[in-house]
Parts: sequence; C-alpha cells; structure tokens
Amino acid sequence: MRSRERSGGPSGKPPRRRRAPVGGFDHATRGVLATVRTQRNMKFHVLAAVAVVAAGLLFRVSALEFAALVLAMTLVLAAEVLNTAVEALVDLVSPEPHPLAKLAKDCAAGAVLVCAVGAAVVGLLVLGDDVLALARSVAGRP
Ligand SMILES: Nc1ncnc2c1ncn2[C@@H]1O[C@H](COP(=O)(O)OP(=O)(O)OP(=O)(O)O)[C@@H](O)[C@H]1O
Repeated sequence: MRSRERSGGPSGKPPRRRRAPVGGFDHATRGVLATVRTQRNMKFHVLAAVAVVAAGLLFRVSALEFAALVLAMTLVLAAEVLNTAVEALVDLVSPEPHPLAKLAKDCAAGAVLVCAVGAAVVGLLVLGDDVLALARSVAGRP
C-alpha cells in the first residue's frame, strides 16, 4: 500500500468512512428522541408545541403569525436538545463537582429559559386575545 493511501490523503488524516446519505439524519433523530425520552422538560415543551399548533389552527392565525409561533417553538426545542448535549458532555468530562461544570450547565439551562420566555411572549401576542375571548365565552361572560 502506498503511504498516501495508508495515511488517508494529503492531510495525513485517516480516511473517513463512507456514510449513507441519510446517516447523519438518523443520528440527529436519535438525539432528539433521546432528549424527549430522558428530559422531563422536553416532554413539556413538545406538549406545549402541539397545543400551540392546535390553537393556531383553531383560531386561524395568519401565515406570518403561525411562522412566529413555529419559530419560537423551534428555538425552545433546539435549545433543550443542546442543553441535553451540554449536560451529557459535562457529566462525561467532569463527573465531580467543578465551578466550570456548574457554569456550563447553568448557561445551557439559561439558554432554554431565555428561549422559553421569548416563546411565551410570542404566544401571548399572537394567541392571547383569542384565548381570552374563548375563555370568556366558555365562562358565559361577554
Ligand atoms: N459537575 C458539576 N459540577 C458543579 N455543579 C454541577 C455539576 N453538575 C451539575 N451541577 C449543578 O447542578 C445543576 C443541576 O444539574 P443536573 O445535571 O441535575 O441538570 P438538571 O438541571 O437537573 O437537568 P435536567 O433536570 O434538565 O436533566 C446544574 O445546573 C449545576 O448548577
């Protein structure tokens, strides 16, 4: 074998294994599912997302409003997946208590909080009036 073949190319890095085109998608889906399975907060976020989509359809919000809701929800879900990744990584490299491990976990959790507060504001702005009107009509008040 020639030395370039052994070393994997001009960069000297070992050759990468060929992957199926959807291989990365498969791993990514596993990451999302693992987050849903292991994180109680993620289950709550998913339920909230389903409720918000249902409310958006029920109240026939505009396409732009629907886009704002979906974007806000997506940010929360993505932040929770990243938070899970940070937690796993911190537990791997620093199983013992360490101030930097604490900072990393607190910041990752803080990112979820920031996204969740933003999503709640978007939800209130887009759906607040309709939800209030529905609650009033259910309560029998004008
Ligand atoms: N290795 C560590 N060193 C220092 N502080 C840590 C460490 N691990 C966790 N902590 C602190 O404990 C808090 C809770 O950590 P934990 O790993 O239980 O995550 P969590 O916030 O409970 O996540 P979740 O409930 O979403 O799984 C962290 O936010 C951090 O402040």
